[in-house]
Amino acid sequence: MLIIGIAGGTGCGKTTVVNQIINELPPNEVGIISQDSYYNDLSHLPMEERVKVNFDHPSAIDFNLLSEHLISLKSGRSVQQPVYSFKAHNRTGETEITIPRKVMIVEGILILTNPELRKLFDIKIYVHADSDERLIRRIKRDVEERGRDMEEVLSRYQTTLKPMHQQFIEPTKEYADIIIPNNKYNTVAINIVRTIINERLI
Ligand SMILES: Nc1ncnc2c1ncn2[C@@H]1O[C@H](COP(=O)(O)OP(=O)(O)O)[C@@H](O)[C@H]1O
Ligand SMILES: Nc1ccn([C@@H]2O[C@H](COP(=O)(O)O)[C@@H](O)[C@H]2O)c(=O)n1
Repeated sequence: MLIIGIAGGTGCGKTTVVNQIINELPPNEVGIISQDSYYNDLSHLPMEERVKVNFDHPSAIDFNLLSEHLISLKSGRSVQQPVYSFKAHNRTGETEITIPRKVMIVEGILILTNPELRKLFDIKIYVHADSDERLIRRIKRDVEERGRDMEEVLSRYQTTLKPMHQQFIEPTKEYADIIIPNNKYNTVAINIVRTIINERLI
């Protein structure tokens, strides 16, 4: 199994890059794990408390469960990946079966902050886009897809997103084997990563 970790700040285009990479690969040979599925279970908190959580700090992620799942997949066992709701700020209680594939891609803002997780990655990728570009994309996406309004996104950006990005996320660039510049769609970089994966699939 080849395990690829794809990190980068919110809105840099991780999900888009993952979709572009897997688009022309055999569907039954690539699996995806999203860090978002591993936000801590906050069922014990009421909605008004969950909204206030700092979702950009490493402590918001259940890294133990994420590492455990990756180790299970590596040894050939399927896992139940939790399903996350950005509208409820919580896991839904449902899970999605994730079966081991020849290539597993793990994507998320904080995945390179955790030393145990980093050890599990064969290739570490950091997707870079400038902060103004990321903020614009985030506003559009969160309003269209995640049930937020502009006020919510801007306030979260100022209070947690920007400081956490500078403190925890951006510094993990140093662990990356490959940095993908993604202010614009970068088909050359995507093709290079796809070629590396294809070599492993042969
Ligand atoms: N290179 C790009 N140029 C312009 N828009 C992009 C680019 N990559 C992604 N987007 C858009 O930006 C938004 C955030 O992208 P997404 O892949 O969800 O980022 P991430 O997973 O890193 O948060 C999406 O609406 C997506 O369509
Ligand atoms: N309930 C939540 C949980 C997370 N977020 C934000 O999601 C971002 C990470 O996801 P990306 O797809 O953008 O990488 C992160 O910056 C959190 O602020 C949220 O808004 N609500």
